[in-house]
Amino acid sequence: MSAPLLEARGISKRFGGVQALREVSLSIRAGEVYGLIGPNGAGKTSFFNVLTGLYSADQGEVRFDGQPLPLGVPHRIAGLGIARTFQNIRLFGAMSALENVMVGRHIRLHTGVLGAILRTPAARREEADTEARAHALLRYVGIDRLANQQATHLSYGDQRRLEIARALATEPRLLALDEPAAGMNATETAGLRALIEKLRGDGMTVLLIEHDVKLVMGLCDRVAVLDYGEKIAEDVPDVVRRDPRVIAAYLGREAADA
Ligand SMILES: Nc1ncnc2c1ncn2[C@@H]1O[C@H](COP(=O)(O)OP(=O)(O)OP(=O)(O)O)[C@@H](O)[C@H]1O
Repeated sequence: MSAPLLEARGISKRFGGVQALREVSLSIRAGEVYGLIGPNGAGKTSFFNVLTGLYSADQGEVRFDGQPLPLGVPHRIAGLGIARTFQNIRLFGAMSALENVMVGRHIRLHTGVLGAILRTPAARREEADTEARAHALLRYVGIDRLANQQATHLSYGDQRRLEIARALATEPRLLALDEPAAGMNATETAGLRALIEKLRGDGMTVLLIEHDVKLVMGLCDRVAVLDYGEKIAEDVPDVVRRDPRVIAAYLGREAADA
């Protein structure tokens, strides 16, 4: 069993009168695909937002590769190696697919703004390298043929792939996907599953929030279930889908038999 890459301990978060997270602890092992599911309003996105730095936590801590994460400071968390996609696709619509990925890459550049303005040889080399890497990432997610298309002109499924390519451009060690299959048709969902399996095959650790229970149960190594901000289960899919608390809170009998 591999060591945890990410360990959250006792994370609590309140919004006014709503306790969105109640002492949630979980650990994600290096190289696994970890699913986070639960009914609407269970706290999945809040937890995601804490992990990726958008929210600070009222209580608790998260360790990433043994180091405490600076919760509430998204750019530092990205720099430490956690990248995310959003429930509502957030691409730079007017830019090409290639440019969207190149923007993601900028977090890892060294020559800085001045080098770019002065067009120093080092900055030019870095830019050429960035472009080559962006093409490689587009190829990896299967949309390099669309590199020069404006992001908004891509199909929904391809926009999701582009978001993943942009997140990968930051060279993450943990890729957090917030409902990547939302709004996808069956073919697109099958393609997404194949892409996540390829990522796992290449050693990426993936955290997946998803409403498509079939996708989660078929794909994830382990699954945690949130309900009213509390973690009510965490195990391999076969155990989680038979857990009476999970069935009562979320899955219902139908999904338990899926
Ligand atoms: N920024 C916020 N301000 C106020 N309340 C919030 C905020 N974010 C989340 N909440 C509340 O916290 C609770 C948990 O919401 P959250 O979005 O984390 O759940 P979720 O499991 O992701 O739901 P969904 O599946 O619908 O996306 C909800 O009651 C929600 O209204």
